[in-house]
Amino acid sequence: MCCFPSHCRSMRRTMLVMQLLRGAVEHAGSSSRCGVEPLISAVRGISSSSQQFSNFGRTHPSSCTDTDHPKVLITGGLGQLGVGLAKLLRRRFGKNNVILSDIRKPPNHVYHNGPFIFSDILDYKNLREIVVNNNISWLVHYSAVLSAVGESNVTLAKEVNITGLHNILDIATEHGLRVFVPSTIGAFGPSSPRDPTPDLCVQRPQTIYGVSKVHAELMGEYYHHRYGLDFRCLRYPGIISADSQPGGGTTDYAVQIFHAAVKTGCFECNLRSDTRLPMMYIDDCLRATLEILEAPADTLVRRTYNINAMSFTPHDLIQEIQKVLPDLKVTYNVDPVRQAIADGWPMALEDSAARRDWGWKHEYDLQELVQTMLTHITTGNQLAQAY
Ligand SMILES: NC(=O)C1=CN([C@@H]2O[C@H](COP(=O)(O)OP(=O)(O)OC[C@H]3O[C@@H](n4cnc5c(N)ncnc54)[C@H](O)[C@@H]3O)[C@@H](O)[C@H]2O)C=CC1
Ligand SMILES: CC(=O)[C@H](N)C(=O)O
Repeated sequence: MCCFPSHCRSMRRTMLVMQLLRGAVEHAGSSSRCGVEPLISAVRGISSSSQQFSNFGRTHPSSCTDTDHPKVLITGGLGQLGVGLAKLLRRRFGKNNVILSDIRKPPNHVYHNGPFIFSDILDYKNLREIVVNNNISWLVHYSAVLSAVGESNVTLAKEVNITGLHNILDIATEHGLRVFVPSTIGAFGPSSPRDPTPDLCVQRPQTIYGVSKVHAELMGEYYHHRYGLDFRCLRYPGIISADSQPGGGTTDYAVQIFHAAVKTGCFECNLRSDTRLPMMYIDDCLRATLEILEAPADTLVRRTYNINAMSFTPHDLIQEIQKVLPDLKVTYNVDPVRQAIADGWPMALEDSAARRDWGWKHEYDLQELVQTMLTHITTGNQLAQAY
């Protein structure tokens, strides 16, 4: 239901678009992007079988060759983060050198924009076949069941987040891959220091998601020490993106509010107004991921790093959005499961080690985040593609 009087809405939208366009153009002129190469257009081939797919890069060569660049497999690639990461990595390494995979059917724009393959991380043999047949050298392991969904299906979360991770680590070790596994603010719990939370401290999370991510951090580090696995891990804050939807987490409200603000002018928030959590705009998150993947091994003093950008409460976020959309109306209907999770999570992550060791630096603060999100949602992806 809409809160704006209908006769005002279209005029408000037009004004908003113009205001945001102006801001976005200024922002584009003043801040640098990720320093990636222009997208290389390459002929695309698609196969539904990993065996047919195996010669993809050689059959349709782009200007990036396998010897120049890693061959990357992204698992769980159809979630909130995977498609954006594939786009970034394809600009850097060539379209055919980055394979997205998932157990779901991709939307057309994903299917037609680069290699996509079915891969269930619980199927060890199939995963190994994909790695071998496609000469994979880097594995980005995004498949997961997130915090809120995990609490409603612990069995699935254990399977995907723990058994699936074991498959990934074993295959990566067997084939000498570099492997990136994201961790999360959810890997901490109520007994961790919360503001800020250091890299090394008590980790006693109270969700299956958090427990499985601590397990992933420790297993990856163990395989690194024991077998020399090139394991790399970042603890992401809640990630905020305009053109991909969150997959059932505790921080989802901070994405949903933007869509509601633009579309209806009303939002029902499922966390208390004073719940402070660490958050990050997706571009910063994906750039950090590329940066740690590319960091020379001898710069990595540890294998699991916190990264931080901003922290805010629903109240702070609403105030910032209302600077652009003053008529936004927010009500609260607190979800006790999500609230209990959020109350045990960090308010900010201490990330000086990432900044020191491999030069991590965020670009988006709350003000830039709001401007950018409203611009993307209001204008679709037109501006983003023009950058
Ligand atoms: N989005 C966020 O705010 C944050 C994400 N992360 C981590 O980043 C990674 C990616 O996150 P999102 O894209 O947000 O997750 P998401 O929940 O949006 O997507 C996860 C994907 O995994 C796939 N998947 C589920 N079971 C699978 C299986 N058996 N085999 C293969 N794929 C399977 C799903 O189909 C889904 O597309 C996850 O590991 C998550 O824990 C960490 C902190 C914050
Ligand atoms: C912070 C996360 O890991 C995720 N967004 C969640 O809320 O579960």
